[in-house]
Amino acid sequence: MSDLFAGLHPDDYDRVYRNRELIARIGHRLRPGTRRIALAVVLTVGASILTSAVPVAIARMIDQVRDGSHLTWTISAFVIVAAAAAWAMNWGRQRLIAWLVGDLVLRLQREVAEAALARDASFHDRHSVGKVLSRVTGDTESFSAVMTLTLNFFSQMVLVVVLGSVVFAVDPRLGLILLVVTPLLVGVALLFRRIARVAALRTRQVMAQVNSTVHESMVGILIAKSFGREESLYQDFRRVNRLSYLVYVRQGLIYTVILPVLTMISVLGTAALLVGGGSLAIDGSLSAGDWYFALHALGLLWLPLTQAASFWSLFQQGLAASERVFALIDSEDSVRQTAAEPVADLRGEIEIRDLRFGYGSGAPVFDRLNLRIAAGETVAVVGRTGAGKSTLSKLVLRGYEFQQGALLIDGRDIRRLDLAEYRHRLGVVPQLPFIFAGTLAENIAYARPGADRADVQRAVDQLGEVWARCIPFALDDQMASLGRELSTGQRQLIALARIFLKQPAILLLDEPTASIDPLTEAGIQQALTRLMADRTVLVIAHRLATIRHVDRLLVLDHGRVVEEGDFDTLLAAGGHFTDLYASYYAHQQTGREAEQRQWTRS
Ligand SMILES: Nc1ncnc2c1ncn2[C@@H]1O[C@H](COP(=O)(O)OP(=O)(O)OP(=O)(O)O)[C@@H](O)[C@H]1O
Repeated sequence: MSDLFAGLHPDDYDRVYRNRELIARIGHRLRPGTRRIALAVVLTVGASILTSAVPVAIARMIDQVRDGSHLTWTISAFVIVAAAAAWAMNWGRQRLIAWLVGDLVLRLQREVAEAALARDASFHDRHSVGKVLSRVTGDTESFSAVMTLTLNFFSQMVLVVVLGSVVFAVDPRLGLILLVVTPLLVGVALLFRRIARVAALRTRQVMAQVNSTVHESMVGILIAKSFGREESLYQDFRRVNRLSYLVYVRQGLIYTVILPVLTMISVLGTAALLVGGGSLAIDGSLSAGDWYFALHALGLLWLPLTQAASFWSLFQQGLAASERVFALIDSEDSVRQTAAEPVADLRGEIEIRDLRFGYGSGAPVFDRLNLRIAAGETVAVVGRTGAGKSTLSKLVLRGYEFQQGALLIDGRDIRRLDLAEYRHRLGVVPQLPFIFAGTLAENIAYARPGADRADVQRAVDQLGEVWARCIPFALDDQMASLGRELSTGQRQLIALARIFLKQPAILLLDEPTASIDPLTEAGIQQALTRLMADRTVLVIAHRLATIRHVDRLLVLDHGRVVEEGDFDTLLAAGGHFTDLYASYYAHQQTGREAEQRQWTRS
């Protein structure tokens, strides 16, 4: 891999948290909203009392009417006012919960995004882009949904407790009937919850299959077309699509059964109350109003009680989402700076002494690597694939921590430098430079915050005639995200313009392996020669033109410098470089010569 920032492997976060720890951390983040929480609790209790008071008042009215007394307007007015006040309190509570959860999620998303941006390259090796994205958005969103559900659940439980107590206070016998119905309702809801969870899991698995089939088909569509394999892609898709249809239908059927069955149980509960309460009313030990009240209370308790069944597993899911978010926030960089010494100016000398480095627990890429690049020197690193060229660049960029030895910049331990200031003095041109959605000028100015239009224009001017010839865009033209409409050569030119603007002390350059047309290559080479003039340059060289013009070549093999010197001396030495030249660079000469002739003719 020659891309300086490549190497993203899926892996899981390694921290496991106890529920208590997670709840404490969530609680800590809710602390700024303590007053809102207190207000929400007051509103919840108030709304529950008023909600319970309404059927009690109606029960009293029924009894009064039955006793032959006149309609009590005071009670009617109370019922209306209490119902309106309960509604207003519930509305206020929901608003407060929305505020609380919104603030919490905003804070978590900020923390998790900052953590992901701050982590070094080894972190991004272990955690794929998709995974980080799902931590920042998906997990925080599902956490927010569960938080809302949890807070609403607690409010409903307050209602259950208040209303249940009122039922017991009105008549303990009614309370006992409710106590018998409740476990039945919760038990059946729990059973359905289990069945529904299995169905939902199967649906998610099949949907993942559909997504990966579509993703794979689209990514490989050109290859499939070139081999005439579209039919097999259609077949694959039809198969998983049919499977997804079946699991969706099954899930739908299960869901359609749940509600009627739960309603059925509540109807049974109502029937028990009708019969039990009715006989008590007939023998005169229960008033008609209280009988009505018990029936109404069951109606109010039905929904919270069925929801109680699913609460715990949903709450666990929310905790699991928060665990993944906290694991990212808490993850540690492997790069450890021991100080933050200022890096005002850099001469650009790089020295590596007895350095040992390996990715993760794998075999070391470098074992006792020694090399020195003088300030202002241009050094090309060459070697077969996997020799360690990109890794060397990544270490100078301080993307990874090395295990032994020393890396000195201007004679200073790289671990003691202020990393942000140090990197500010580096310029990186990867093989396929990154282009952001924005104007061309914004893309160039990205290299130096605060650069104005004149600075950008000056940087572009320094690239000379090759810019005008190869970049068919004005500085104000919009670039598509990832530079989709740009060729590799054009992206490299934009990256070089960034370097002209930034004027770094050390330039890390990874040349593209894909060939660029000879005229562009010549133009880029001229620009590079100007760029290389007054700074240290470490170039992973794939072009013959580059290795011919640099001050020194470092030949890497299996993580060791096996030869070094200038092009002619190394070529004549008949060693590793001569073999490399014959197998890799020599064909560029013949190929290029033929292309040059063609270009000259046209
Ligand atoms: N992110 C990574 N995680 C684990 N191993 C890696 C990673 N990047 C590179 N390696 C391994 O380190 C070794 C050196 O890789 P490196 O990319 O430095 O080679 P290179 O000389 O730049 O090769 P190429 O010319 O093919 O780009 C290889 O064995 C490679 O498999």
